[in-house]
Amino acid sequence: MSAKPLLLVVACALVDTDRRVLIAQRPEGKSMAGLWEFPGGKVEPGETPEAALIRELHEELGIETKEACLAPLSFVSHAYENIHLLMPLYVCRRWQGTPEAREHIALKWVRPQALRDYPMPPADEPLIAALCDLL
Ligand SMILES: Nc1nc2c([nH]c(=O)n2[C@@H]2O[C@H](COP(=O)(O)OP(=O)(O)OP(=O)(O)O)[C@@H](O)[C@H]2O)c(=O)[nH]1
Repeated sequence: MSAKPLLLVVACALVDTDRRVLIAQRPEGKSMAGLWEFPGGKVEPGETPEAALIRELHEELGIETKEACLAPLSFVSHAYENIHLLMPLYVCRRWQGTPEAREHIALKWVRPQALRDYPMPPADEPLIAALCDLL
């Protein structure tokens, strides 16, 4: 049995009209710096996953979306060294504003088949396959 704390993180695949997905590069000073991830973050106490994701998309990218525009796609359950990550991935195709890197080094729109060219956190691997199937 693992005694690691469970960490609930919500993540989002923003999908544009060309079926490309937005990934964001983690900054220096954070764990897994330099890796590319799906925008998102930890669900705070008292928050729903959807509210957390809407908040994170605003904080990280400066865009606005709403719950009706968030479709659950898949989730990962991944053992890191100190925590066990449970991370649902939502797909969002409708938002307002243009994503800008407010908390990341860079943003990139990538075709799902090309996601494997970008180093991502180990937990994310199964999500790439789910996005390739969807898109
Ligand atoms: N947003 C996001 N987080 C991910 C992904 N994959 C993955 O393992 N994570 C992990 O989920 C956690 C997200 O936390 P966060 O973004 O709110 O917090 P953070 O980077 O400031 O936290 P940290 O530096 O303490 O790890 C991190 O530990 C991050 O490494 C992903 O694709 N998107």
